[in-house]
Formats: sequence, C-alpha cells, structure tokens
Amino acid sequence: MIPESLAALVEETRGQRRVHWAGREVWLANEAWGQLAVSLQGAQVLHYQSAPEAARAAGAPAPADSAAKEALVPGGWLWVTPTPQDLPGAIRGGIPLCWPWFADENTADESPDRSGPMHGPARKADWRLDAVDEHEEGVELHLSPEERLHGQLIPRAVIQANARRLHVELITEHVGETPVKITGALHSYLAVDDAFACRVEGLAGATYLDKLADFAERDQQGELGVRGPLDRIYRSNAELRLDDGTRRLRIARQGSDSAVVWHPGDAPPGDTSVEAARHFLCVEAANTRLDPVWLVPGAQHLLGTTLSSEDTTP
Ligand SMILES: O=P(O)(O)OC[C@H]1O[C@H](O)[C@H](O)[C@@H](O)[C@@H]1O
Repeated sequence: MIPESLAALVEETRGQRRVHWAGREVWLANEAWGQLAVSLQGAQVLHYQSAPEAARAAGAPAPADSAAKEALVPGGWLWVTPTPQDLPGAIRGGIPLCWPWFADENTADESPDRSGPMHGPARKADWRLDAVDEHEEGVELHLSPEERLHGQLIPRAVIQANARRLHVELITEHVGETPVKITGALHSYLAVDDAFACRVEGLAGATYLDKLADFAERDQQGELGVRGPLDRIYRSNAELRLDDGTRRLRIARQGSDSAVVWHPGDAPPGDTSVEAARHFLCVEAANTRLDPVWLVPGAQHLLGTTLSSEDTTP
C-alpha cells in the first residue's frame, strides 16, 4: 500500500531501473516474480509485492484517504505514507533500518548527553548499491552506507525478494578495538486493511514493556488484538502472524529476541494523516534494552526478518 506516484513508477518499470521519488534515489524492479522498491536513503525497502499477491489484489478498491495529497494504492505487504518528509528527514514506511540503536536506547554510548537521533543515523544516511544479484526466481541486493556512521562498527544490508518472500538482513561488523553495545530494528510498516481490526499471533503469554505506561512490565493475555494506540516491546523470538481480516502475513525474525509492536492511534506523527495511519501496523524485528547485543572486536551480528504470506507459502 504505497502512494500512487510511487506505484505508477513501479508499474511503468520493465525489469529494473533507478528513479527519483520524493527527492530520493529509488531502485525499482518489476519482474515475473513480483515488485520491489528500495530507497537508497537508508537502504529502506519501500515496496514489495509478490506476483501471486498481485494477481489476488488486482481490482481491489483504493482505501478512502481524502486528507492525503495523493491516494494510497492497495497491494503489497508494506505501507508508505503519502506525505513523506522532505530530505534530510526519513520516509515513514516500508522497512527503515534503525541502527546502531533502537529509539534512544543506547545513544548514551554514542553521545554522553543522549542527543543522538531517534533510531540512529542509518535511516537518514545515503547508502550505495554494491551488488545486484539477479536470477530467474528473484533478486538479492547488497547495500552499504556511503560514509562511516560509527567509529568501530560497519553495517551492511542484504535484501532478497522472490515470489514467496521478502527477506531483509542488517549485518553489523565490529572493526574496532573495544566491545560496543548495539540495539536496533527492522522497523517494518506492514500494510493492513484497518490497524484497529488486526490480530498479531505468537505473543500470547509473552512479557512486554509498555512504552505508553513508562515501560511497565506486563504479560500478554491471549493473542494480541490491536484496537487503539500501542507501543510495546515483547520479549519474544517467536514467529509471528499478522492477520488483518483480509490476509495473513508470516513474520519470522533472526537474531532478535525483542518484537516491537507500534501504532500511534489517532495521533500519528506530523508526516502522516490519521486516515493513512489506519492502514499500517508496525511489527518490528528488534534488539532493544531487553536483548542488547555486545559486539566484541572482529565479531558480527545479524538482525533479520522474513515476510511471507500464508496464502503463497507452501
Ligand atoms: O517517529 P519515529 O522516530 O519513526 O518512531 C516511530 C516509533 O518507532 C518505534 O516503534 C517506537 O517504539 C515508537 O516509540 C516510535 O514512536
């Protein structure tokens, strides 16, 4: 579910190409296996739609969103705001890479006054496409930041897309001399019919920190039904299912013992209308204060997420 100007660029693509959208350079693919859009700002996947999903979605009506400058076009597993911030802001939507910290959790390690940017510098930085590995079944992209973002750590991103799944990896390599603590997230904005009619399965019985209640620790009673604003960090490495009543998305995570579920309710950030916000739910593969990673010199950490549809995956 992406803005119609981006959807039009994807539809007009035959094979692969680079375009400019919302002031960012964006790599597009429209292939037999499906569609993919990746912004080079932040190595951020903006859109993924498998060919089987496209066939099912054809003809679905666009959701009403009169407040937006342009309509959100249905289709795909990811949501992008129709009113993105100008550069150097980050685009709200798709899968932003939060690195090397989640929210403001260990900015203290970066800046003693905890003044580092929310979710770290990676999501606003320029990344370059180091390699595109195409094959009949899909594509694999490798990206790295244009500039050093940390004195001792180097991140890189791997994005794989084919007709069955979207897989994103954020790999951190320690090239320095002293141990460093990292957190982070693959901050997936998943496209849903109605955020407040969603069910997230796989978290029943898990404990969570409720960020809307000063990080109070609670237990998840039964499966999670989203009915309003929430901002929770679940202690869980379980595979999750997001059911919005129209489709079921499977969310697997690698190297992540924290699952963040976030929706701002009827008070979304300024770059998103209330109506547009009804069509996303964030379910994030994360490392947070519950499972920070201490990287030692020479070590690597991989944070990954794999999205697949229960309808298309055998
Ligand atoms: O507005 P952003 O900086 O993109 O952050 C959006 C959201 O990200 C995470 O999900 C956090 O748990 C939320 O507390 C935060 O509001």
